[in-house]
Amino acid sequence: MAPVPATAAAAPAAVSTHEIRRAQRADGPATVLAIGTANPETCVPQDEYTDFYFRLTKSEHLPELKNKLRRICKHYACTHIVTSIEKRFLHVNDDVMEAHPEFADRHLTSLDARVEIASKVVPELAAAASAKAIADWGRPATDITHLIFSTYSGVKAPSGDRLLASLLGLRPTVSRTVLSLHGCYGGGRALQLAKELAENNRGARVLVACAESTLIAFYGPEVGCNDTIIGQALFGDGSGAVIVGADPVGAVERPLFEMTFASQTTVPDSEGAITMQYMKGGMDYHIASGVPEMLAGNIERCLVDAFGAIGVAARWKDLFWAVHPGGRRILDLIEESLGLENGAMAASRQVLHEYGNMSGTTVIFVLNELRRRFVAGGAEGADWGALMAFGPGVTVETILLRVGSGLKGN
Ligand SMILES: CC(C)(COP(=O)(O)OP(=O)(O)OC[C@H]1O[C@@H](n2cnc3c(N)ncnc32)[C@H](O)[C@@H]1OP(=O)(O)O)[C@@H](O)C(=O)NCCC(=O)NCCSC(=O)/C=C/c1ccc(O)cc1
Repeated sequence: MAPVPATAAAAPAAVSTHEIRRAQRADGPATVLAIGTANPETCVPQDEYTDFYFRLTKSEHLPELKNKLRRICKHYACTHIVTSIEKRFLHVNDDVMEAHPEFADRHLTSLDARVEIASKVVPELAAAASAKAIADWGRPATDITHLIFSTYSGVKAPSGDRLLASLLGLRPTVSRTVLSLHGCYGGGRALQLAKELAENNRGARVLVACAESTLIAFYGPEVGCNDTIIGQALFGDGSGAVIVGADPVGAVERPLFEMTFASQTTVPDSEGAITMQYMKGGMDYHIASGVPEMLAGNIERCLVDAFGAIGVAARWKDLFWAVHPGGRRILDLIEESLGLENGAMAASRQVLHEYGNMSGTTVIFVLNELRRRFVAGGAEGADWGALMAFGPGVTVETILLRVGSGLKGN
């Protein structure tokens, strides 16, 4: 009989599966340890956007639609100069449209070309944001154990996470996950998964990277399709990256925000309110005009349930807020429904003002803006906060946050 190797004979009886499991878990809560953001080079001021869009899509023959977009953009620039959009960053520019005139007409086949471009530029944008997050973190990229990549431009395999991992020099053993087409709640979903991974794998350091580009849904206006006009007034490109881990390493890692609880809620009877679908001419989307009211009517329930689950009695006016700025009206109505003062969502409004709605990645910009405000000793003196993101479903992501020790005493 062949001898049994010593290592194989010693292990099984000594340690129970429960003990092995316990040893794998982290002690502390998942914590945001670093944040980075990036945008493409082309920057279009909101008051120039209408001319930019109608020129690029050769749509000057539709003056009524042009006036409508101008009205909405001007409305932002004049009436809400502080709280609404001032400029946006985009990958699409004159060069892209010259190379691909077919992008202007959603009835022409262009999906292959869009996906081809997006599969390169979207991970590259994510790499730019991730590199900043890794620098902010202070540890080498090779210490990342898990990667979650979220984008609505990811319809190819191997998908963007593979390119992203290689651009960043992550280890071949990094555990990769792609989230696709979660739209504006992609950032919230990715952070929730990061929390699970960080708390269930001792020592894990999870890189969350979200990157969105309107390239996939940039086409000319059409009579009877107001969604396109609204989208053109709101959406921009950007990438946000966050490193999440539990039990921060004292001298190196700075705990920014602790993630104390996370939940997802599907709003009843809301299936058709926000939709996204890949078509031969690019991604089609629909945003029902009642979305701000729908969200405002459901947000409080999500908050009550979340705080109730951890037995914390919270007063809304004492919290800091990282709410996805889907549009100015969404922030207005949510503030109103929660009885908050107009400045409560200042971080969300600032991001909307500077970048527009960058879909799933926007909430990461808001977290970064909140961090900036805490460091500057701004108005957000609160200890507890809520991150909320929403998108197709209609889905509401809620994460309860607490200010980490890395932000206290600033
Ligand atoms: C800033 C808005 C758009 C306008 O401000 P307002 O105070 O409502 O102003 P008005 O009442 O004067 O409305 C301006 C015009 O916009 C029109 N409008 C007002 N919402 C609408 C409406 N959903 N439909 C189609 N007309 C409308 C409205 O009818 C009106 O038209 P008109 O009378 O002809 O000037 C405001 O309504 C607002 O914040 N809406 C929320 C937008 C929203 O739901 N966002 C969340 C969803 S985001 C999302 O799904 C992302 C998908 C996505 C997809 C592709 C991507 O590349 C990236 C992302």
